[in-house]
Amino acid sequence: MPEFKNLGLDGVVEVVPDRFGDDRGFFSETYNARLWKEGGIAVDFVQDNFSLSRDVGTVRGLHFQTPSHAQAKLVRVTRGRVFDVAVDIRKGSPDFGKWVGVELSAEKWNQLFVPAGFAHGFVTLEADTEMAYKVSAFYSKEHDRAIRFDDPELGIDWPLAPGKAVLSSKDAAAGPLSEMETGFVYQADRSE
Ligand SMILES: Cc1cn([C@H]2C[C@H](O)[C@@H](COP(=O)(O)OP(=O)(O)O[C@H]3O[C@H](C)C(=O)[C@H](O)[C@H]3O)O2)c(=O)[nH]c1=O
Repeated sequence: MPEFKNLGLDGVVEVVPDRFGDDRGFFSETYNARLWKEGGIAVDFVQDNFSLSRDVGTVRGLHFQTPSHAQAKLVRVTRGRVFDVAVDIRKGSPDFGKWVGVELSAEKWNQLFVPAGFAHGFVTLEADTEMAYKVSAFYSKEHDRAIRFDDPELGIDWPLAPGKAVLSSKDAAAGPLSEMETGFVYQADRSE
């Protein structure tokens, strides 16, 4: 049975799937709808994504899609290592603007579940890091948003030397959360 660990920010869960090793290597179910639902990850995923980041210090994020196309994400590293971050961006949430970070790596074989209503991003800790992840809504360029990763009001403690982030032009131009209407509103019963 996979291990599910609540990271202390409403619904953000670290998952460690089982690995079955033998002389050839190992086998792992990296997603199983029944088991992951038993672990509290009760969303249906519709799209698989993959990204390769060549340089250490590559930052992708903080991203989210606005509510009509909100995405929950199940992210994992198939090669290399990242510091992965989820930020609560639900207006009215007692944890609004709070973040949690966890190291994901091929070696640890761990995953992070990021619910809808949270922004997501990571910084790579090794060269040629691969990220494979599932999302619960299709990509929509029109609903895709970015919050600057080093937003001083979020105060995310990135393991990254100042000025060393490798960023897309979109992420380099991103503004702070305070200047953004994310559209997400906190619901105490997390019915969404
Ligand atoms: C996300 C996405 C992108 N694209 C296209 C759009 C661009 O032409 C190209 C690169 O997109 P972007 O620079 O947004 O990719 P990332 O910076 O890796 O964005 C992702 O990184 C952070 C960590 C996330 O959590 C999201 O999954 C996602 O926003 O792929 C698609 O065709 N489909 C998609 O689902």
